[in-house]
Amino acid sequence: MSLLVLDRVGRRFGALQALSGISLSVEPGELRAIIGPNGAGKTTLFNLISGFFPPSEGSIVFAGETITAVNPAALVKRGIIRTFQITEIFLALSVHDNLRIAVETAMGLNLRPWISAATRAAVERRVEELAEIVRIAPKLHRIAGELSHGDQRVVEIGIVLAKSPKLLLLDEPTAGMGDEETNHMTDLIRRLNREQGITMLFVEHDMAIVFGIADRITVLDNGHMLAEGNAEEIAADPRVQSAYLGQAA
Ligand SMILES: Nc1ncnc2c1ncn2[C@@H]1O[C@H](COP(=O)(O)OP(=O)(O)OP(=O)(O)O)[C@@H](O)[C@H]1O
Repeated sequence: MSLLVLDRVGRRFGALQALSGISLSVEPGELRAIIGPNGAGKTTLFNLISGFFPPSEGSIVFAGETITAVNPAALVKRGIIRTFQITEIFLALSVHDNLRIAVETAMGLNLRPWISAATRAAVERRVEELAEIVRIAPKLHRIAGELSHGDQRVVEIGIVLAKSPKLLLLDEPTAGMGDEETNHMTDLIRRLNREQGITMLFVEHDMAIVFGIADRITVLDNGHMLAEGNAEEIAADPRVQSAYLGQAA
């Protein structure tokens, strides 16, 4: 069974048809890139899948259940987790505290007046596990605001992992990064997909990353789905070349 199925999904903003007729399926374990020129509808697609607003037309099914009108908080509980173009972490807190708060929230502990020693130890183990997974452990006690932009985004990935995502939506995960940070993030995305088995959709403008790691690529153009396929198919598609790749070169 596909993890995510969009059936003829569309979204209007007043007179503007931002997306129309989008039908796509994402299989469990897939690493899918969403690409397209500015204004193609990529962010709108993420907003629909993560419940920020409902589609004007069509239906969205996640893990066999219709989620077309489900709100973002409820979707997070079901495992659809999203990161934004702007990093969302507590800059004044340490990396450890950022991860700890995320773990406590995910475990439903944040409203408890006290936490037992055993639970505290479980939280600590999970924090360390997350820090190892995203490879930020050596910087665990640094203040997040003093880290590089790339490391802050890595911490953010650790925070979203605390929520045990089944479907992770990453909006421009390497935006504003230098080569080394980009390589680290790209490697992290691939590892999370391959080793943790997390299904992912990511919006990315850097074609080297898209063609380097995506299992499949969905190309949007002007609110429509222009093409879908693996890297070879997309690179060879003349419609994609003229609508997008030619323009980007
Ligand atoms: N909340 C909104 N209200 C009105 N128009 C919107 C809204 N969100 C998006 N749009 C419009 O919908 C179209 C698609 O925008 P969207 O942000 O989804 O494109 P995008 O592919 O993510 O672009 P970019 O690569 O520049 O981020 C654009 O014309 C945009 O102006």
